[in-house]
Amino acid sequence: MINQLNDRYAIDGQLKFIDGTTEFPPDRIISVPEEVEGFPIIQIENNFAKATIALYGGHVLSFQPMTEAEDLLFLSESARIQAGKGLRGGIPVCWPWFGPHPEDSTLPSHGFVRNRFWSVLSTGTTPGGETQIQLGLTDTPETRELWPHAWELVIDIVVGDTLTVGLITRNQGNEPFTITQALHTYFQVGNIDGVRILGLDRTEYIDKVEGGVQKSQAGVVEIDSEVDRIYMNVPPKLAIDDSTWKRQIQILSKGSSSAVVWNPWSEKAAKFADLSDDDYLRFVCVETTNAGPDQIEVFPGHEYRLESKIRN
Ligand SMILES: O=P(O)(O)OC[C@H]1O[C@@H](O)[C@H](O)[C@@H](O)[C@@H]1O
Repeated sequence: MINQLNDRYAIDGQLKFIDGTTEFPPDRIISVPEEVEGFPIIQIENNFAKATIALYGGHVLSFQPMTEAEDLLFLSESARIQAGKGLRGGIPVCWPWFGPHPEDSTLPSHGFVRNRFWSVLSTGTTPGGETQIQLGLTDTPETRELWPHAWELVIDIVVGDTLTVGLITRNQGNEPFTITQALHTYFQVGNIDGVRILGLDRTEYIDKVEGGVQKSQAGVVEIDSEVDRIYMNVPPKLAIDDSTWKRQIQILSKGSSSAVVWNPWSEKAAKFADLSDDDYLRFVCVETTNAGPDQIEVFPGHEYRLESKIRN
């Protein structure tokens, strides 16, 4: 499988496929999903940055511009490969619903594409020397049991000094459908104590920690306890200011008017098997979403693109 992928899609000196099971310590490989041999991970290194992407979940795992000492993305040391489960960190794709299913709590949280194998549609180099990868996923009889629609998803990733991730939803059926979704980015930080999220002053948010009450943000967002919020009518540009590592990460979104900020803090983090107890100090999720009242209707034959650009 890895050899075939390399024969078809590798780019000399820039992109290759590796067996992901060799990248994870054996005690963190709980069960390798059966659909595809090995656990293919795309490894990219070009003039601008290094990145890795798992075919499982269409999941960007790491992105480090050449100018940066530390990865912009957080991947837990306790993240594990487990069939049916997503990986903790990077950029999981939540689709076609964000969070719990609105009517049926037995359905998986954050939808069902973060734990499926995506196929490679294309790899290439842009005229400016960035690396572009497109992965795809379509409905099957099994997904139609979970969500009765015909669809095609494409994740369009460009690795340069900026990481661009576009998630394209195509409606291949005869009826409109409505989605919520997220590029659920885990940003790595030096220490959560020194983190300020900029750009959300005076926006309204739904506070999930306090049972969904609506509040208004005053000033920058600082995190010193569990935070789980859906911000609404957000501007397209947010930033994470990290005083410990003295860097600022810019997040530019398109096709999204909401953003989710999440940190489980100590007590909740300790309950996650795939998070180390003190991992909550090392990341904050600032997610580019269509969530809460920000819902998207996609008409037959039409497509919708949600996009997040990340850079330092
Ligand atoms: O554990 P999961 O399913 O990856 O979700 C992690 C978190 O994801 C966030 O987006 C949600 O707002 C949180 O409520 C949730 O706990």
